[in-house]
Amino acid sequence: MDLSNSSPVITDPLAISQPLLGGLPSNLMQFSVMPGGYSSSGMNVSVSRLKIEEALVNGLLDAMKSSSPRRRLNVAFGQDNSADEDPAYSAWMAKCPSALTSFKQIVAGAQGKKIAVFLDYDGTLSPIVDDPDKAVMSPVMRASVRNVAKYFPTAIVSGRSRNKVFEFVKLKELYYAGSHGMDIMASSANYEHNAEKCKQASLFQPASEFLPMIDEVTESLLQVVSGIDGATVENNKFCVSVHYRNVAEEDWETVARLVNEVLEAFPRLKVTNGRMVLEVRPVIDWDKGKAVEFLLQSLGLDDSENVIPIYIGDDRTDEDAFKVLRQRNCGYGILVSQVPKETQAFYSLRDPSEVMEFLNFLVRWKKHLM
Ligand SMILES: O=P(O)(O)OC[C@H]1O[C@H](O[C@H]2O[C@H](CO)[C@@H](O)[C@H](O)[C@H]2O)[C@H](O)[C@@H](O)[C@@H]1O
Repeated sequence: MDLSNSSPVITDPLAISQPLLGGLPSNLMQFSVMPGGYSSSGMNVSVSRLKIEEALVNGLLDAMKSSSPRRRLNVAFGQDNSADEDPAYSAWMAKCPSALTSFKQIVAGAQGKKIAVFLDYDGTLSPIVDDPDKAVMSPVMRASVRNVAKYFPTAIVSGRSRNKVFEFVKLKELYYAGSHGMDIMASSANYEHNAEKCKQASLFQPASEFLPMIDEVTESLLQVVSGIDGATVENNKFCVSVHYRNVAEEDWETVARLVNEVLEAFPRLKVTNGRMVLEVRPVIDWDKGKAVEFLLQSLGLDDSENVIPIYIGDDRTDEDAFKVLRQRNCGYGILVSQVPKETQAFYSLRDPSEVMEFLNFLVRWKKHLM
């Protein structure tokens, strides 16, 4: 496989010189470090440095608070149907309609073309749970994904390490991109049991030089958050997750501050945020969107006239993939969400059970055509 055009280059020199925490709020941009050590307002370096740190922590904290809005539960009926009553959700659905009710429209343009399916894992194939180690996939969901893979090239694109996500999904017939696309196996994950497949397996790890650094930062993060009740650290091979789902909200600022402090010693790493998780990753020009492009190319599915990629995901990191599909003007991003969100996706699904229904629809549609 020709990887010559896929080499990620380090971007955003500002992010290299200071750990950017998912972008500063625009009103704080004036505190960005300017060459020469002075902020744009000309303040003394140490004063502005302090303000930068404060701004970074505050920016991160804002992002943490808005990262996973919780829905009200309809306790009387033991179910969450509050979205149905929510005018903001209805207005959002008009812009980002259900992929189930729009199914005919989605497949209308697919006759005679090839569909490729890309699936995020957490929150898409498995429901969000408090303990990341218990985010198992149900047997019925596994059966649906297995069926989809019989008819369409199917890949899992996850923030988890590739091995971990394979342990959950357990399907050899899929392609896997772990660590937010920084660890791609464009062949069977079971390559070690199959000599023939082994020859064909191609591994792409654009952040391999960061491995020792990721282990080092994991150690530091483990140490600093060990005193915070509920905070956990997950090494995802080329990136690290700091979970705060089980941390009391009054301690979130401490988490943000500690992570920021650790990252000061690692200027080639940055932080982004997902659903109640801070994700520490290398400052390289590589994300889930690039991984989708890479997979399309390496699987010979790069013909945008004849291939329709469908990407389903629930998280901010999935937006990079939605954006790529929009820019290529081919295929569809589908956001899994029960709350209105700013998104580059074309369609939406509420939760993993609707994802499963959509996957079953795809299989039925394909069988009907054959
Ligand atoms: O790209 P993904 O497959 O969606 O992975 C993103 C992160 O998912 C996991 O965390 C999320 O799910 C957990 C289990 O439901 C939940 O406890 C946590 O709050 C969520 O953020 C995973 O543990 C992370 O490492 C991934 O980065």
